Amino acid sequence: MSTTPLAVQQLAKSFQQGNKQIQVLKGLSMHANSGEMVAIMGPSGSGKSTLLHVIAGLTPASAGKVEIDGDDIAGLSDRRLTAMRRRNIGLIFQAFNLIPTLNVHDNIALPMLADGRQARHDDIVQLAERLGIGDKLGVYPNQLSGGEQQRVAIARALLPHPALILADEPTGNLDSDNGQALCQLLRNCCRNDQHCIVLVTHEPAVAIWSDRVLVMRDGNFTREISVTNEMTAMDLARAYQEA
Ligand SMILES: Nc1ncnc2c1ncn2[C@@H]1O[C@H](COP(=O)(O)OP(=O)(O)OP(=O)(O)O)[C@@H](O)[C@H]1O
Repeated sequence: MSTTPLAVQQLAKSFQQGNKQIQVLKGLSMHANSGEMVAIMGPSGSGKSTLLHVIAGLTPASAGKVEIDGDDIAGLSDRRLTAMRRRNIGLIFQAFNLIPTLNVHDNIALPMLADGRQARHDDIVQLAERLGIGDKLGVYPNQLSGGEQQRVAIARALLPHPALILADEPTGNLDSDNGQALCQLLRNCCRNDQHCIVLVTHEPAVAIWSDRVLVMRDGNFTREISVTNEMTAMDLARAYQEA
């Protein structure tokens, strides 16, 4: 049965810039179901990363509501919010935030250990192999390329099997072949393990792997595009341009 790990209602977010208040998110609503991959596309500065940060509880909303697995995150104390994030959300963000003094294996295991859970060595090896970093488990982040660091961050997010995965430009440091392989992996995670994935991307070749695309302009969603099996990345790029 499909559930709704993410529901966002009338979400607004403003920032103070000098003596000016700028409204970045302007009352938007969305939801995402388990087993579903939703892409968010929009011009630079339209508020995509801000939306992911508010959903993850890394910055508070100015108005509106974010529900993760039915819980309104505004009602959680900092401690419960951190615990909820560790348990329910996998973050794949542009800053990888790997711990330089831990090797790749231990970086991948860290969120589970921090949540008081066991991280099984075999699961880590299997996931690292699927991501093409199986031979890197013993090395340290500063010995890795940007693309390899990104894959470590992705393994770290996937290992605990969170209900919701938030990904900001997850293929940003990968070449096109590795980017497509990662999209396939994320999509398989959705389908096989019923993860719900919300990803931000500029690339139609990435968004085409999703079930639907929400087009964001100036702090709100202006259109939803359903991705069909027949659709190509070029079709999607055209639909996006017309949105
Ligand atoms: N902490 C902050 N303080 C002030 N303004 C901010 C802050 N974070 C984001 N903004 C502003 O919010 C707007 C939206 O930024 P955001 O990073 O969400 O856009 P984006 O759509 O993800 O852009 P890009 O595609 O370039 O990553 C920008 O004008 C940015 O300057």
